[in-house]
Amino acid sequence: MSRPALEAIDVHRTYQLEGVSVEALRGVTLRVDPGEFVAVIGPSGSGKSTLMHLLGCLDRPTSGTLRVDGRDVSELSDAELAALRNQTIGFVFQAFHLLPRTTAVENVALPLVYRGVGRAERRRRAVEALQAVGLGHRLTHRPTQMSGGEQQRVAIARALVGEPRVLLADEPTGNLDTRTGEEVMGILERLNAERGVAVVLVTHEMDVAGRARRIIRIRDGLVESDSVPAGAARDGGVDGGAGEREARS
Ligand SMILES: Nc1ncnc2c1ncn2[C@@H]1O[C@H](COP(=O)(O)OP(=O)(O)OP(=O)(O)O)[C@@H](O)[C@H]1O
Repeated sequence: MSRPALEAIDVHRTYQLEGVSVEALRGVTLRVDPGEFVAVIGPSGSGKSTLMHLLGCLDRPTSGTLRVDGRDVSELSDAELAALRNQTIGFVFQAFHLLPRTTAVENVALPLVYRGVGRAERRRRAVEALQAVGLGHRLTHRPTQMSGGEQQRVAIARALVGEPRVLLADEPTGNLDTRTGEEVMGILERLNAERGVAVVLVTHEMDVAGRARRIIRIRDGLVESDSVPAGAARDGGVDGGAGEREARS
């Protein structure tokens, strides 16, 4: 069996706020295998964003074990964690987070600067990533000169340019109208199918979640259920990763 892309074992995350402890995650156990397509749902404040930050190495658990691409994050220095994040994870956010005065191709090339990739190679790979999301004709447009759907596609291209194993998306369709949101979901599905990149996305929209091959429901900082949505292909995941599962917490 291949190594999990992400693995959390009894992960807790407690925030300290003005002397008060907030237990955002209270013992989450889950694994995401290469090539899976997972939706994370749950009420506001249930811990979804906290979980995504941990899975994406933007934060560390208070306790429990978190392995990203097989590496236990507690054994890594901050610099090693940042390097693991840069090499393994691509992020897509609801608010796009693009540099406003920078062209599409420069926005997409940016993660490669931190990897020390040369200028010509950065551009070549950024153009390729933009073509992969259907934006080969918008290379020199700036975010202000693009529609919301186009901006989100630039953000997806930026997330992909480093060829991550996992794409983490926090409400990727939250700022888009229904049709544009469907187009963005179609791109994520195609990239998942063609490149095998695992996708984990947070959403409040049930029609978006219903397109995933696995739905993890978070409530009060715990995994409440972990299941295959009605109508999803059972053999869709790698290693049978999308099989029916019971909640494990
Ligand atoms: N930096 C922080 N300091 C203190 N408490 C925090 C912090 N970030 C989040 N929390 C608290 O942790 C809990 C989980 O928050 P989180 O943002 O993970 O929820 P969420 O499920 O993503 O919510 P939403 O759907 O509204 O975005 C909430 O009670 C929240 O108030």
